[in-house]
Amino acid sequence: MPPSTSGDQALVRGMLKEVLVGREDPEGFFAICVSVLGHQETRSQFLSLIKPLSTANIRLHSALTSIYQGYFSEIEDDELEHALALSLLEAKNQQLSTTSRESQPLHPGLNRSIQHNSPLKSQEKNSNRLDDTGGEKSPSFAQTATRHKVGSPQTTQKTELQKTELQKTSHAGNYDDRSLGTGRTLCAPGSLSGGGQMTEEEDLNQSEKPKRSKNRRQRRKRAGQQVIGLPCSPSAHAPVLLWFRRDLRLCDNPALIGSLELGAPVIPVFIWSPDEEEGQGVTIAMGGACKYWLHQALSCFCTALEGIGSHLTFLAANTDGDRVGSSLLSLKQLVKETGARTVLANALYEPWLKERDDEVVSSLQKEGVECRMFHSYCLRDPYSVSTEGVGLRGIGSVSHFMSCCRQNPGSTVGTPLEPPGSLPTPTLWPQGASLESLGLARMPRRKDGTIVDWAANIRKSWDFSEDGAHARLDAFLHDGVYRYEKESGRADAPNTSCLSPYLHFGQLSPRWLLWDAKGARCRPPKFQRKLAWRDLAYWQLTLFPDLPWESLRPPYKALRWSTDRSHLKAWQRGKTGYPLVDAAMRQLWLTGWMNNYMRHVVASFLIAYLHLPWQEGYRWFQDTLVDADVAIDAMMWQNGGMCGLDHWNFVMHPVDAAMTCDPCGTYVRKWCPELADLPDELIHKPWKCPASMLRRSGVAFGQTYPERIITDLEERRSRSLQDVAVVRKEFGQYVDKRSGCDLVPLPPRLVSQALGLSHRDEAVTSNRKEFLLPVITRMEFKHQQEDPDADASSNPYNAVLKGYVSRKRDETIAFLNERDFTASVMYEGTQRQERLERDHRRIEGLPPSPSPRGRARRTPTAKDRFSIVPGGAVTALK
Ligand SMILES: Cc1cc2nc3c(=O)[nH]c(=O)nc-3n(C[C@H](O)[C@H](O)[C@H](O)COP(=O)(O)OP(=O)(O)OC[C@H]3O[C@@H](n4cnc5c(N)ncnc54)[C@H](O)[C@@H]3O)c2cc1C
Repeated sequence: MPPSTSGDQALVRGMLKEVLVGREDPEGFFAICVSVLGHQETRSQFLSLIKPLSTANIRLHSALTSIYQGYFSEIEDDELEHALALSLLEAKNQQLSTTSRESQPLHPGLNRSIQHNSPLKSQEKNSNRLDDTGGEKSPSFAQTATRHKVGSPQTTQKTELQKTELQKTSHAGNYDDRSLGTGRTLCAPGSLSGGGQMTEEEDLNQSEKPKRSKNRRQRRKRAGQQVIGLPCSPSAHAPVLLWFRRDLRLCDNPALIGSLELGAPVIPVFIWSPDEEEGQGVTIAMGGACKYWLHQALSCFCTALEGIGSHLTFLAANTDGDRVGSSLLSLKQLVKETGARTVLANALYEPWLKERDDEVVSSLQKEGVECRMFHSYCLRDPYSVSTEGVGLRGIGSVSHFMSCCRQNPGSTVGTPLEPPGSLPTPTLWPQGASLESLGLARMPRRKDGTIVDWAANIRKSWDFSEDGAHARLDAFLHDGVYRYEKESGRADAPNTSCLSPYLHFGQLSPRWLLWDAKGARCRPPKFQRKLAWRDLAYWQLTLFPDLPWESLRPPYKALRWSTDRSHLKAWQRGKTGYPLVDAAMRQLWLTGWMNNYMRHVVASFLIAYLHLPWQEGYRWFQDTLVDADVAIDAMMWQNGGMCGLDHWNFVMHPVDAAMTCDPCGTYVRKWCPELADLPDELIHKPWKCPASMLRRSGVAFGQTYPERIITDLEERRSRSLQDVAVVRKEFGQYVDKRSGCDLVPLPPRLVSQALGLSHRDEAVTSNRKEFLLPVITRMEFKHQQEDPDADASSNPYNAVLKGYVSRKRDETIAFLNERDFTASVMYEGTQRQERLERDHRRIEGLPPSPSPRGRARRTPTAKDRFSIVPGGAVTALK
């Protein structure tokens, strides 16, 4: 074999980086060395090639040394055979390389790398007796590189299958059961694209999928445990600035993997720029709880980066004179300081952040710095969603959104990316600020100088790390997911995933969640659709940037709202006198979270019963939720506030809702401990308790527990309905005469799509007159229009939702109703008998009979809502 060239050695050094970042295993690397350098040169040069590792990564160094020693001592006599094996393997790979290369989907601008089975192992297995033509062959650079990409024959076969899969797959949707539940993608790890819906191969792959997702988790752990850091030669590459924002994770992070692909030192940075986060309107993008989470998450993420030999540089956005803090200025400063020529980040979709990012990209590019944004925050890039082929009917609903995604597939979701084992480090780190100096977790001080640690409970309730996210996901997929479909409304049991803050801060990618949910044995469609809801919210925000502060339905801007600050305060503090509402609001304050059902309960109470504007609820949530998300929060509050694209067709009753979410009062007891001693059947309405019971339970209204701030719920509901009827009448031009639906002015993008115009024509449509679209409208409102002053109770479409428990409880109710029926029949019979006897006596002139004994007893009715039913469960009777 001819002596190795400097090119070969450079290739091997390049491969060494692959081992360091975990994309190549030590055995594979060794095999490639033998293949590229040849047997002799490997024996003489290998140890000096891996020498830099003896200080940078001792563990990896000793692993490679022992592979080397094992190889040269054990198979000393078998040298020729090995050489033959390698050359044969290479020949095979050469044949396969063309097809394999075709089958690897490439992301623009990124080289992909496929993890391959260790050639050394396969060679040891397959090549013991090959041929006897002899001679050690030295593969060319290109051949070796091809082999490396293609991997072992087994891998190649899989890649062929992937190719077939990919050709068959549709790239649409991915949320619903048709595409998600059964679907799976078959892209090789490391690929940034590919995948999509389920194909006929599902059965073949079904058993494999959970295994793969487990593997990924294991690998994630392993990668986290490695401490690998190789300083890159500063002259070789200018560093890459990796700008982290809401993607604080190592797993499935396209920008992070993109930076590795460049083979340059990577400088991870985080720039805190609150003014930019906020945008132009009143978004409260980062409330107190969110900032606290961000602080903790950044701290954990910094540790995780240090675990792979890197470091996170913190910066407060630079200001230029009077201008607000600007990320662009900070980046320019960093570019100057570090000599970076590339900036990479994962895209954000709030319109004002996208605008900022667009400006960053174009400004940096003007200065010769390449700047790229990767997509990963949502499953679908909201700017790529189109209504073409679907139309606008039903817009605002998740079904309509999913139809749009299916009809206009766009790019694929692809498979999650493995976390890297290390990041190449620069020789010099930029001067950063301390995390504390960003002031994200600054606590107020009392006059005496002590700190008000309002986040103590939030700290106790959550693990803020990426590992914490994966632990929650695993726990959910092992347990809660089985109850999700029917019991996700329970407040007293952890039946939902509790992943929202991790998703919000990008500690878990939606793609990773989707993939693992698909791999789970139980895949409730309801859960999978939740990610579509999330994407829907971002789509709506891109269409209506005013979503967080301006009602989408024009008439509702004029709704009469209450200005009672004491009611708002009581609601915020969990002191309304309604235990279910109070429990939820206290949970929110103490832990920064409550489940979806409870969010509906407290939102209904604020809007339909307290008549306070939805924006107040939105702002409070933004300040107190750890998962506060401008897009989702605004969409949900608009819908709850009766003015969003979709109308909630229900109003939660602050007492009856307990039947669904807290039938035994466990949840209320936890968050309102002052009510803990009340019996189950009265804990949700303590005002119904006899005085003696209250005394025994230690409840004193106005002292231990607040009086109800409103008492006539029915009357308040009626007024809310009447107020809606008033504005709908007053602004009749926004009500469709034919269907009775509300009309919403369409944003230019939707008009263009509806008219089949291109994006470039948006300006034309925006200058034209307002286009109005009929949107989903509550039946209750349409009916109220006919008799605007009618009571809510007389409205046949009364939207107040009665609590619902479960089938078993339904059966109990049915049993009681039946008993009621029998009882009332008996009662009527007795009364008729008595009446007949009374008439007979009167006719006969006899004295009235003595009062009847043994009258049929009345069983509980709808009026006494809660009563004990057989089995000890609490229920309401109709
Ligand atoms: C008035 C109101 C305000 C809300 N504000 C927020 C908010 O600021 N941030 C937020 O993340 N969610 C918000 N939601 C939606 C939902 O309540 C939370 O996402 C959910 O409770 C989070 O818990 P989980 O992770 O256990 O959800 P799961 O039920 O396990 O769902 C998994 C994920 O799907 C997404 N998701 C679930 N429900 C919705 C939904 N209705 N819309 C959009 N995405 C959804 C979330 O990212 C969630 O983490 C709000 C709901 C209401 C009614």
